[in-house]
Amino acid sequence: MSHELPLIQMQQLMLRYPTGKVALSGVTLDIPQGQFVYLIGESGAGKSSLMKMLYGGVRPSSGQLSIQQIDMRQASEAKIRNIRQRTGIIFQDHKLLFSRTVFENVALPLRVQGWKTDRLIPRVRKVLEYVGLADRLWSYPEALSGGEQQRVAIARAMTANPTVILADEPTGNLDVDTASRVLDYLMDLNRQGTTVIMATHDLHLLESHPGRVIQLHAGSLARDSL
Ligand SMILES: Nc1ncnc2c1ncn2[C@@H]1O[C@H](COP(=O)(O)OP(=O)(O)OP(=O)(O)O)[C@@H](O)[C@H]1O
Repeated sequence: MSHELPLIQMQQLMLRYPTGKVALSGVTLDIPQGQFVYLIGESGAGKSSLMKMLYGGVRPSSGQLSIQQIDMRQASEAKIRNIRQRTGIIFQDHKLLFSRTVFENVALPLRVQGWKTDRLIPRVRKVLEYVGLADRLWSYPEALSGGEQQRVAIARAMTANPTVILADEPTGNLDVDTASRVLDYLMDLNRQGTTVIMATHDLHLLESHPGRVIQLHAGSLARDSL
């Protein structure tokens, strides 16, 4: 049994938006390094809000959230940036930059970390090879299918070797086979040691690709398969 502290710890976590809406309350759970976690729950249950907190997009209103031993309520902006650099993020609408090539999109997290172009090229090529798109290095995203764009988003999320990947509805707009392929990549990254947390409505994926299932309901923890 591992004696390492969990990667993510939540204690009575609460998030209230400035509008007064309480999106999450009383959430207590730990996520150890290396797990594959599904976040499920009805629309408005709080999945995206929790994801946002996990990359420092919003801070908890009360309770505790620590990520890699950093207290996300008190952390400086520099510490939050540091957490973000160790986090790969994939969204449903992939948020690729359509005015930039596939290469530039995937290189972005490394450029933020100050990598020079000559070092970047082999790394970007390698992650694009991994998702089967090495021949599209110089394409623009609009020339790719939805599934291919989502694979570029996976390549971008993994390029800086993140500790954790947060995927918010990454298969939302994809057909069943393409969604299953996206999951295969995420599961494979997980087998290599990356913690993956994925919010989804695609419950059939849970059967073909099993993982820990955390269900939120109206901002509270409703079920944890652990
Ligand atoms: N920026 C915001 N300001 C105020 N309220 C918000 C904000 N973002 C989300 N909410 C509210 O917080 C609650 C939780 O929303 P959230 O987006 O986390 O749910 P979700 O489970 O991800 O839903 P979906 O499956 O539809 O994406 C909802 O009632 C939503 O309207």
